[in-house]
This record gives sequence, C-alpha cells and structure tokens, in this order.
Amino acid sequence: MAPHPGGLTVHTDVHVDTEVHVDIEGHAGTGSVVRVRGLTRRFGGRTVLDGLDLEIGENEFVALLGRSGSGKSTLLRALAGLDPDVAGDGEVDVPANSSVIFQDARLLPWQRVLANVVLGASGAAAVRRGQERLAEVGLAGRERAWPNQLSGGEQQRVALARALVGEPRLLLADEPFGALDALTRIRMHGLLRELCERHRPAVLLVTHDVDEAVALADRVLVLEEGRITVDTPIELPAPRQHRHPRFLEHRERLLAALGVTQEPASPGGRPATEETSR
Ligand SMILES: Nc1ncnc2c1ncn2[C@@H]1O[C@H](COP(=O)(O)OP(=O)(O)OP(=O)(O)O)[C@@H](O)[C@H]1O
Repeated sequence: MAPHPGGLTVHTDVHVDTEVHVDIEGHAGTGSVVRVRGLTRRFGGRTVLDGLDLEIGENEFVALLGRSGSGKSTLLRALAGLDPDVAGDGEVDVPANSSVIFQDARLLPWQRVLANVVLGASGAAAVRRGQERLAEVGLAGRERAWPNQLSGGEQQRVALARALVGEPRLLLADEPFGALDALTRIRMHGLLRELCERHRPAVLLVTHDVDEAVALADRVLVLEEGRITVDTPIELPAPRQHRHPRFLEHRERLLAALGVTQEPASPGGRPATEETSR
C-alpha cells in the first residue's frame, strides 16, 4: 500500500524525565504502520511500560493480550495520542489517519446515528460514506435513530462504522466487545474481520480474551512487565474453527504464557458452531 497521501508530521516532545518523540506521519519506505521504540510509561514510582518495542505492518491484524494491569490500555492510549505524559528515550510512530474504539461506544446522545458516524463532516459525499458504513455494519435504515434507541451491540456497530468512515490506516481497539454477550461478541468478530478485509486498516486489538485473539489476529502479542514477551503468528485455515486442533494449540500456548492453568476440555463446553468468518 502506498504511504498515506495526507501524511502529516507532528512532533510532540514531552519533557518529563527525559523525552519521547511522538511522530505522526506517512512512514514512506518503512513498511510499518506502527513503529514503537523504547516506550516507557511510569505512574508515580511504578514503571508500567518499560522500554517497549513494537512494530505493526500494513493491513496486519495484531491482538495484544496481557494480565489485568499489565499496561495494555496504557500502550493503546499512548499510540492513540491520548497520553501526554509518556516518558523515556522512546519513539512512537503512528499514522495521522488512525481511529480508536473502546469498550463503550461513546456515541453522542444528542446526535442521530448518521450524525454520530460522520461526526461534523457535511456534504453529500460524507453522508453517502456514512450511509455505506452503516449498511456494512448491518444498520441500513437506522440512520435517523437516536443512540438510546439502539442495543449495546448496535451502538458498538455504530462506533465501528464511525471508526472506519475515514478509511484509517490504523484502527486501535481497546476491548471493543468486552461488554457484549457471548453470542453478540462472536457475531461482532465476524463483522470486524469482514470490515478489516474490505477496508484494510492495520489493527491493534487489546483484549483479555485468548479465544478472541486467536480467532481474529494474524499475530498475537503478550505484554508482561512492561514489554512484549510473546510475539506469535497465527496461521489457521479460514473460517477459523474454535475446535480446530491448531486453534486449541495456540490457545493453550497463550494461556500458558499468561500463567493460566487450563482445565481439561469438557465435551459439553464450547459449541461446535463457533467460528469466525475469516
Ligand atoms: N492515570 C493513571 N494513574 C495511575 N496509575 C494508572 C493510570 N492509568 C493506569 N494506571 C496503572 O497502570 C497499570 C496498567 O493499567 P492498564 O489500564 O494499562 O492495564 P490493562 O492491562 O489495560 O488492564 P485491564 O486488562 O485490567 O484493563 C495499572 O496498574 C493501573 O493502575
């Protein structure tokens, strides 16, 4: 993919202990959408990110796992430019055209669904793009609804439509399906993959759900003690079946890396129909 034509360079040198460089630019020639070197984040005396390195390629779907409190959201916030206080002799390079989605949809309650998707943009082209994205997330015909007339899953679909309306090069997602019931979550997995295959952003998905990571990602990372300690490609035939032996192998290895001891597989456990359309 060609470098983003509207690439913009912003240097935010934050002098806390030392300095960190946050470059938001086109990355001509690097082949990476995200490039992080030596990122450190401290809260008081506690070091949460400790000289972390990370690279994400064009169109790559990366999932980030880690125990609770390991710093996943802290990393995502730093990449999203939402944390002015990152410190260290580090570099964070992310594209200017990035989007973020969170566990809660964060829609504006006083704006109708379509206005929430296009957020401030006006004109026929913006409206058409918004309508297209809404149709892609299965909400055609709901453009004039108010957010509180939608279910939690539908609101999250609107958030996804909004995140993709500007064709971002990078989509940052912080536990976007964490608040949804199991069935809705599986449907959203299929939808997210489909949309990512169509719009081709690079994705960093923060999740605590190992199955979600293995079902969706091209690569899974584990964050531990401030650094990426596991970086593993996931190669599985599509559609990904949760009961495929290689799915279970990845799952076991990642659970072990997270320090979770597995119970023996129960025959009546996960339904055989669970799959993700990728
Ligand atoms: N603004 C803040 N002030 C002080 N400490 C913070 C702040 N934000 C995060 N922390 C601390 O940094 C650590 C990492 O938090 P973070 O939310 O990044 O973890 P996480 O891996 O996303 O956790 P979870 O999976 O539970 O959401 C935690 O110990 C948290 O208490």
